[in-house]
Parts: sequence; C-alpha cells; structure tokens
Amino acid sequence: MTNLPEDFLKLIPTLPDVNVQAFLDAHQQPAPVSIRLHPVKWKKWASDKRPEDLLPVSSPVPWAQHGFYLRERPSFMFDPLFYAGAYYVQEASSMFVDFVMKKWTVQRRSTPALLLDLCAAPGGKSTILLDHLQPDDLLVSNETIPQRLQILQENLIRWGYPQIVLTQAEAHYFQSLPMGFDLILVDAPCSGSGMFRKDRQMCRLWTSGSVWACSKKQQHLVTDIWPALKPGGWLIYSTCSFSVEEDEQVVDTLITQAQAEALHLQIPDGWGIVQTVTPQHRAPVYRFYPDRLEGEGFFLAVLRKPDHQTIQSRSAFLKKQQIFEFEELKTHWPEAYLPKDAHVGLIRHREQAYLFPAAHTHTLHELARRVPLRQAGLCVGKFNKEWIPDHALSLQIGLRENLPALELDREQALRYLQKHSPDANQLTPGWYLVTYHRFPLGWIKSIGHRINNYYPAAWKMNRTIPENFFP
Ligand SMILES: C[S@@+](CC[C@H](N)C(=O)[O-])C[C@H]1O[C@@H](n2cnc3c(N)ncnc32)[C@H](O)[C@@H]1O
Repeated sequence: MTNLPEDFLKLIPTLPDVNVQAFLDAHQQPAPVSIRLHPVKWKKWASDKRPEDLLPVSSPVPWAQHGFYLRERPSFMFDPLFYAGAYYVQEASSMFVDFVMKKWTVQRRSTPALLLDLCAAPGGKSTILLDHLQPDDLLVSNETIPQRLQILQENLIRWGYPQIVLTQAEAHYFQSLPMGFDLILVDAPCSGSGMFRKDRQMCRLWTSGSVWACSKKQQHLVTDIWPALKPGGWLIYSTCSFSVEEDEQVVDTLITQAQAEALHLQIPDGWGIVQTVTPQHRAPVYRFYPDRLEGEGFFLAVLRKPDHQTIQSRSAFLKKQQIFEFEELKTHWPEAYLPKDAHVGLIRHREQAYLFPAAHTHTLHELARRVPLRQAGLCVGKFNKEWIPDHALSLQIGLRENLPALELDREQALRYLQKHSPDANQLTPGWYLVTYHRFPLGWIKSIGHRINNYYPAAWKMNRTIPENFFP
C-alpha cells in the first residue's frame, strides 16, 4: 500500500492528461520488475540460449529491444550473471531512452561521435547509450557525487565498453570544450514522484518545496550544458518526476532561452505513452503514467540545436597541473586477450594500460585540460615483469572467445565472488577466466599447487548466502 504525500494528492488532477482514479489505483499495485540484457555479451556467450533459459522473464518491454519484464524479483545479489554484466536491472519506462537512441542513430553523422551523460550515476542510461555506439565513438559519463561516481564506475566496468570517460564536473566545465557533443543526455536529479510506487522512501522525502528547488536546478543544468551541444545535436531531457515544473516548464525554459527545437517522436499508440505538449511553446513531450503502461513515472523530451547555432565554447583556465596524465602506448598490446582492432588504441595512466577509441585521443587531451577526469577507457591491466590482466578486461565486450577458462556452477561462482579460491588443483599454471554459463566473471591464476583468486577485493560479495539456498 503506497501512501502518497498529502500535497502530492492535491497536485494529481493538474497533471497533463491524467486519469486520477486509475493513477491512484495503479499506486496500490506492485511495481513491475524489469531488466535489460547486454546485447553483445548475450550474443557472444549465450547465442544458443533464450533469456528464459537463464532468467524468469515474462514478456518484452515494448520500447526497448533487449528489455524484459520478470515474473518475479529474483535475488539479483545471488545471481552470478548480474556480476558478469549479463543484464542491468532497470526500471522499464526509463528504457525508453533506448528507443530515442535508435532514432538518433538513423540520422547521426558518420564521423566519430562524442556523447555526454551529464547526470549518469548509477549508470543505467549510460549503459543504453553505450549499446548504441560505434567503435569510434566516445561517451563521457559524468557524476558530481563521489560515492555515486564509484557505483557508476563499477556498473560501467561490468558493461564492458572501452569507449568511455568518467568525469566529475558541474555542467559549465563542458562549455570550454572546443569540439562539442553530438548528443547530451540530462537525466536530471528530481523530486522523484515517479518512483513513489517503487521506493516508499521517496514518499517520505517528497515536499512541494523539493519540486521548486529541483526545477531551478534542472533549468540551470539544461541552460548550462546547451552551449556544449553541436549544431544539429540532440539533448535528451528526462526526469522521474510527474511535476510540470520539473518537466514541461524546464523544456519551455530551454526553448525560450536557447531556441531549442523539440522533436516529435513517432510512437505506437498501443504503448500507452502519453504524448502531450508544453504549456508555453506547445512543444511535444512524453509522459509515462503507471496506470497506462507497465512502468513507473517518467518524462522525456528531445531537443535539437538548430543548425545555425554554434558550439558556444567559453574560454577557461586550462589546468597547469594535470590530475589525470596519460600517454599513448605503442607497446605491451595484450594480444593474447583481445582481437587486434584498428579502432581501439592503448593509453597509459600511472602503471595501468587502458583501451581507448583511437579516434578520440585528441578529445581526451582536451578533456583532461578542462574537466576533472576520473577514468579514461577500459583498464586492461599492467605490465610488471609479466602481463597482469585487470578485472575490467575479463568483462570487456571484445574479449577473445577461446581463452583458457574454468566454468563454475552457481554455488562455486558465488564462492568465487566471495573471494574463495576455486578447488581446481589440476589446472596447469597460468591465467584463467572464471565463467558461469560461459559469461566471464573474473580471473584466477594457477601457480601449480594453488589457485589465486583475482576478483577485486573492493567488489567482494559480502552477503552471506542463505542456508538451503542451493537445492
Ligand atoms: C536521476 S539520477 C541519474 C540516473 C542515471 N541517469 C541512471 O539512469 O542510472 C540524477 C543524478 O544526477 C546527479 N547530480 C546531482 N547534481 C548534479 C549536477 N549538478 N551535475 C551532474 N549530476 C548531478 C545525482 O547525484 C544523481 O546521481
């Protein structure tokens, strides 16, 4: 039973195209559980399996190619496939970004694209953007709160793409970048009313004052980041709030201040997505109500920068002292693990080597001078007398398929994630992938008489496996 805040109850009848009673009734129903499968990893490691062979899937999410509703909520924490990045647990409405990205892909330029996810943690929508990238493209995934940045980093390592930079910056930092972005996603921090059904805590935290404060912040975010968008580039604006102040009014502000063009998306009627318009400019926007579809509250609009506008690059103090130094690496290519790929280069940061899209090394230099960088590319490991593969390499989408591997059952896999060493003394010395249903989970090294577990200590699964968990 969801007890909606008193002030919110008064607001419901004012929401665009709302059916008040159906809306209230839907809030007494349980929220559906949904996941998005990793398109590359499933194709690579489980092409002979259907999703229902490994997960309790019921039906597809209509607007997301790899999205599925589940019959029940499994204990994701005890599913090795979750740790392998085989899927991302994601609220269904927010997967609509996948549909928008398909539209963007059709009209994008063919040159290497630069994308920004401005408010990225915990990373759900960054994983969608990554699924739509070409090997030469780059995604800058940004988050201002340090603890959330850590979760973002972990989730993106699991997703396994090398076309990634992590930054920790306020929007205006990106204004000084000379190249501009082809696509920017602003999935803004919001008052969270769209999550009332899924997360009761949101009901307790919500106030009408928080709506007002969020609206101000959202207006700053979109107007601050707009100059960094290329002419013809798209800004996707989304929230999980029902409030017009955080949704339509923010879109209207951007149109008034920046002459943004709102794009109309052709959406099948049967999906239940409400297509409405903003009060001031009559711009098309999209609302998700839980009584009309299987998903939580969500709002989205796509704004295009007119071709005659420019990238309004602001001058900035370029950093004298670099926090993030890197150099391009020509040696130590970890050939044994990865197919040689013309698109991917190697860079070095401290002792570690990272895969990084070669077409964007200049972008990285420019970013490093202007924006606080936290990670660039995908760590493949370090060379210290011998090649020591990094955990991220085991989860990388381009990993070779014929590497030596030790396949574990569920119990063994969970024990591996708890940092126990598998019992496999017969292995000849060397590095091995640990796999579950063929999906890589991490590394072990056999040193003849012993197996060393290389699962990262910081990621160790600390939960106690319940008694009688395994049949
Ligand atoms: C709605 S959440 C993003 C969810 C994420 N896009 C996803 O799909 O997993 C909004 C995020 O914006 C972050 N944030 C807050 N203030 C910000 C700012 N000034 N600039 C960028 N991000 C900010 C919050 O910490 C939060 O992680």
